[in-house]
Amino acid sequence: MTKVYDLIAIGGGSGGLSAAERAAKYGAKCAVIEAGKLGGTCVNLGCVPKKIMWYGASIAHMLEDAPAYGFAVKREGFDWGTLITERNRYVTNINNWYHTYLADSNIDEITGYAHFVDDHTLEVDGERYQANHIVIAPGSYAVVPEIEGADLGITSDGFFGLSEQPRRVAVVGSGYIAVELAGMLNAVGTEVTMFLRGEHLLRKFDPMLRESLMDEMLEDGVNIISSSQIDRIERADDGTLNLHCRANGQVQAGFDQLIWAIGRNPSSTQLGLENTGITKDAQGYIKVDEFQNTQVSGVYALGDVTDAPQLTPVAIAAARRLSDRLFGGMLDRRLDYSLVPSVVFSHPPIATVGLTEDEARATHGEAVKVYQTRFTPMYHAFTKRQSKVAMKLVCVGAQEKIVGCHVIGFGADEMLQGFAVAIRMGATKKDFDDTIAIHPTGSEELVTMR
Ligand SMILES: Cc1cc2nc3c(=O)[nH]c(=O)nc-3n(C[C@H](O)[C@H](O)[C@H](O)COP(=O)(O)OP(=O)(O)OC[C@H]3O[C@@H](n4cnc5c(N)ncnc54)[C@H](O)[C@@H]3O)c2cc1C
Ligand SMILES: NC(=O)c1ccc[n+]([C@@H]2O[C@H](COP(=O)([O-])OP(=O)(O)OC[C@H]3O[C@@H](n4cnc5c(N)ncnc54)[C@H](O)[C@@H]3O)[C@@H](O)[C@H]2O)c1
Repeated sequence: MTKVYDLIAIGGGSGGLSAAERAAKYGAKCAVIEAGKLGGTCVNLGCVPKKIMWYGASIAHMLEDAPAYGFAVKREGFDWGTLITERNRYVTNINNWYHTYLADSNIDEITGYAHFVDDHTLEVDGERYQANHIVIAPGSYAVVPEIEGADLGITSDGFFGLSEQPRRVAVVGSGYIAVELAGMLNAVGTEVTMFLRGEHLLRKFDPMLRESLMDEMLEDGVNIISSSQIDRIERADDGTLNLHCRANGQVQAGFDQLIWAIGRNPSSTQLGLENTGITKDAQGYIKVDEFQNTQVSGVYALGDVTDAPQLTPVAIAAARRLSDRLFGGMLDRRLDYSLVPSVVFSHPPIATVGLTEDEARATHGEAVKVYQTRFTPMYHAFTKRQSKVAMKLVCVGAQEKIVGCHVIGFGADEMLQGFAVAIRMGATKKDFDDTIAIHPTGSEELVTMR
């Protein structure tokens, strides 16, 4: 017999859970279908375990800095196993909490892989389910290139499964995941070589951020090989990996792990969409309008499976707004995808919102004015390890409306959230100038830039 709900979410990750939670608060009868672990990528194989490891790496850096502050400590004896055990325990606690939370919220948890048998019917392990509203939120998966030996490498999923610290790692890619994992591993003593297809790290970011991060990572001891296209991987007799690069015919040898960090594809191929009127674009992202509606009435998609920024708060915000619209009577409620702030948990961290300088100049030409600064934060005034802070405000027009804010360096990760609120509200450079600085902090530079 087909079980019928008000709302079913496909995927118990950031988006699916949020859609069901919010709908249930309005009294809707909801179910979440999850094939793996509740919490999805963010909780199990993304933001959460990554941030724990970023904290661990930050402590490694602080231990290096501590002698300058009078502490008789040395950086020695890092135990990968301790960090991994504590991290996994933390993640498991979140998983357990979700099971309880769903039960307490009267949301049914259906375990298994969902696929559509028609526009409004789902099947999971032979059982059929229908709902007035179906939210597709199955997320994305890491891309592995189609080259010989690619499966000798791992993705970020495999990285989180490493029970032993790798000695020598190749990281292929130059985006969020590549710089985050490379920085983390390097900080705890693994020898890291990054292989970039192009010239730059974080290709789409403001040039100031790209260049500063490159300088900082090189200074920290990360090897970076740019313009290198790897076209074959092989395992050597001693068990290590050899990477063959097409461009220069060189072989980079002796890696005990290779991590692919070259982007993520939408999980849209196994959903049975061919049995429905739902359509995808050329990259496989499910097509939605500004209200998350697919082409089929009563079926919606959000999060990584759509062509939206692949960020947890974006999936959550789209999901909550959708349920507000469907069950809370807020008929015009939808997510505005402009000015999405984000942080790259590199070492040092990067925080960014709005247009890069290049994007602003392409759109607004001569009307763009840029303020920037670069300085040594007080924390590093007398430490042996040096790391700079760089900041840029991109302003437009006579009012100098701030359309972009970019920060790299100590504390950037916790600095931008409040500024993102101001920028979203239309803040101008004068508004920043009129705000009294908080002293002594790094963020005060954002309101005192000349
Ligand atoms: C290494 C890494 C680090 C990241 N760090 C950050 C960060 O610091 N900050 C940030 O904002 N974002 C980060 N992200 C991105 C963030 O995790 C994603 O944008 C977010 O999880 C997307 O949410 P979602 O609901 O679309 O998908 P997911 O959270 O991936 O959830 C989808 C769920 O659906 C399940 N599923 C898939 N298909 C089916 C099916 N047919 N039936 C049933 N279940 C199904 C999957 O098992 C999964 O649990 C990171 C991602 C990675 C990989
Ligand atoms: N801190 C955060 O918020 C955070 C952290 C991790 C991931 N994420 C999200 O997850 C998404 C996926 O992360 P990602 O780092 O895998 O993707 P990404 O899109 O950020 O970067 C992928 C990079 O790999 C490069 N690339 C593509 N194919 C390549 C190839 N064959 N060889 C070498 N390089 C190649 C691309 O030029 C690109 O720079 C991110 O876009 C981001 O939205 C967010």
